Amino acid sequence: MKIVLASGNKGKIEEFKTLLPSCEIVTYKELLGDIEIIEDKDSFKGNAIKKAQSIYDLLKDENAIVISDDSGITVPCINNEPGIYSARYAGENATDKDNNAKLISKLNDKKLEKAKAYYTACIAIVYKSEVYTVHGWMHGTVINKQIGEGGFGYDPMFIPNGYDKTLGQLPYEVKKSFSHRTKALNLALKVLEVIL
Ligand SMILES: O=c1[nH]c(=O)c2ncn([C@@H]3O[C@H](COP(=O)(O)OP(=O)(O)OP(=O)(O)O)[C@@H](O)[C@H]3O)c2[nH]1
Ligand SMILES: [Mg+2]
Repeated sequence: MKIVLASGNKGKIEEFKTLLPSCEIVTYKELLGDIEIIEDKDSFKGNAIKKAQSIYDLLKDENAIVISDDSGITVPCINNEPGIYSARYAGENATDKDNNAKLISKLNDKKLEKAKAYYTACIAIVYKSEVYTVHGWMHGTVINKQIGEGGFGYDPMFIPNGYDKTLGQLPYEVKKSFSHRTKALNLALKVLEVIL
């Protein structure tokens, strides 16, 4: 099965390829080049739909299967930040490093070494002009330092429930077994089974 992935995030692209070993994953940039999709909706779901729908419309192929992912980390005790703004927490062109530094300084402002946090992933599928969405979550603790090199984004600051190491330290197999993206993708596969 060929899936067009409406994402430019290298970490996500790698994860989708690992999580869907039997699918041919083609990124939208390989087909359409650099396109900017403004993520101006007020929810993960709104932005996920906008990304998948924009790419589906540009492909002009009714039979294309387009999948997008809008995701982020939410820390309830700092006003649910960064949430849908996770990719641009420290500014429009912020790197993972900049975003992590901002989250660390927000925790330090509140004198918190750690706080409850969760990741959300919304996956949108567009196929034959219909839109489908599914969600997945992963709960844990965010700490005020980065440990480990694995994963991407906020992973070196995130300790999943049931573990005492960050996703930067744990083998990817751990994240793969229960991450927000894995859970959403398993539901997305069920949707594809029904609609294809
Ligand atoms: O440590 C992390 N482990 C994860 O598993 C994860 N999933 C999402 N995130 C964060 O949330 C932003 C998504 O924002 P986002 O959905 O708009 O994606 P993006 O802008 O990076 O790429 P695109 O898919 O939109 O092209 C990302 O940049 C990351 O900061 C994660 N961080
Ligand atoms: Mg984005």
